[in-house]
Amino acid sequence: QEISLKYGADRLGKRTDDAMRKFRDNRLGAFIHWGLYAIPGGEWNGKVYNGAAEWLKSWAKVPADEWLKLMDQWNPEKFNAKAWAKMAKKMGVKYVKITTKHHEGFCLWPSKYSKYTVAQTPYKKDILGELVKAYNDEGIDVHFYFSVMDWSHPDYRYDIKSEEDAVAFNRFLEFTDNQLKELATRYPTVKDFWFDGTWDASIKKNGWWTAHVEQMLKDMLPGVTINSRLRADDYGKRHFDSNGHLMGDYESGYERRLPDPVKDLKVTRWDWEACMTVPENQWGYHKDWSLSYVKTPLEVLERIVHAVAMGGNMVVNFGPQADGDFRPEEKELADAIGKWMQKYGECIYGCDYAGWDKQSWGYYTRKGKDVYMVVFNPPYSKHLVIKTPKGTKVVKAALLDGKEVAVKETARNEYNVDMPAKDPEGPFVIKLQIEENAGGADKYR
Ligand SMILES: C[C@@H]1N[C@@H](c2cn(-c3ccccc3)nn2)[C@H](O)[C@@H]1O
Repeated sequence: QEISLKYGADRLGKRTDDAMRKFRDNRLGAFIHWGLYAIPGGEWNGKVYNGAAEWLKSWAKVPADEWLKLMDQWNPEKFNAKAWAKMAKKMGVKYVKITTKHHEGFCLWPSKYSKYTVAQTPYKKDILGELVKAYNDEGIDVHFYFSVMDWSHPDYRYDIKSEEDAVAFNRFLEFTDNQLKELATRYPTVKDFWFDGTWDASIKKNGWWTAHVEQMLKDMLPGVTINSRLRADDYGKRHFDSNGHLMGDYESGYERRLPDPVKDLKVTRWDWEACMTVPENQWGYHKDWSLSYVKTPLEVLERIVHAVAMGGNMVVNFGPQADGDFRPEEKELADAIGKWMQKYGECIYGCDYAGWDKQSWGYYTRKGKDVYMVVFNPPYSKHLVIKTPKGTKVVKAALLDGKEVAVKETARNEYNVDMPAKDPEGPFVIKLQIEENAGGADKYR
């Protein structure tokens, strides 16, 4: 029995309009976490903190006014928006999510509602505007990351415990509305808002405001997508409302983790987007990546395929240096992923969950009638086992260059697909031709 909600999910089921289809078909994105935190890079007063670099203000307990003095050093002389866009294009990402303002409150655009923006730094220019143009010129969609929690703003409240809190926080919500309207007005080609910093009690007690923000942005930018993390319902329930319905246009809870391909198949019922870091927990630039495990390009690739195989998007994070260049590890990663996407991207872009049981050799993705096998773990048996759903037959299997690989039916709805004669030397793709609702006598009675 459902309860009535004023600020619960506005829609049941996936959005089916063109803008959402483009969001979904993009599948692979990049995150850019860039802010004042890139200057200290995880070190404060000679001490290196192994927590997230963009949270250094918090770890080192730096007062806001002291932290914001970093603005005097903000002058990324190597910043070149066109070079960033070329790097993204080469990586094969179809969209880039940019931190317009992270928890620290520093704005990459010249907001007229704050004095903590690029306009008040030696750099002066509108970094966000340069990036939006450069990415869009490369045919790459731009999404805005926006942190509601703002450590620079005196009216922010973690909770509402008094009338004074309520008055201050209402001023803060109006300030936030103004910044969001400013972003939507200045950069009308933006395709998505990804809200963060929305876990505090103060927001959970103002679910009405989160519903209002989604509606306000959708009125201003028809088609724009909004992540579930913005939303709190009448009772402070986040992402999914008190009736269990997803709020926003896609679930945005998979941060540095992924749903299990066997146990969590429920996620295939809605749209979702995961985001991931390359070190264990660094979003912003950290000078010392030896403090945690750093994922190899193949480990990043597997996470990208894992997400798409379960009907989700994957956003891979980059934390540019204070000087506006990228660290070598991130340049190498973008290059390696781009090379694979160049060859095998058809199993990613526009693809979705295939609905077949996962096998140990890797993942399935599907686009219309085409089912792709993305092989990460070749078996010593040299046979890739497939179990098809009832009534589905595998007719043919081939590498993307057209070279066929043998398919042998081994039992009811079971097949062995041969590994290619020539070792592909890395994760590769086999494209299957299938027949669904195929009748025929059951010869395994
Ligand atoms: C997308 C990522 N989300 C931000 C975040 C939020 N949190 C967090 C951690 C503990 C409790 C509540 C929130 N940790 N990191 C990170 O700073 C980054 O922006």
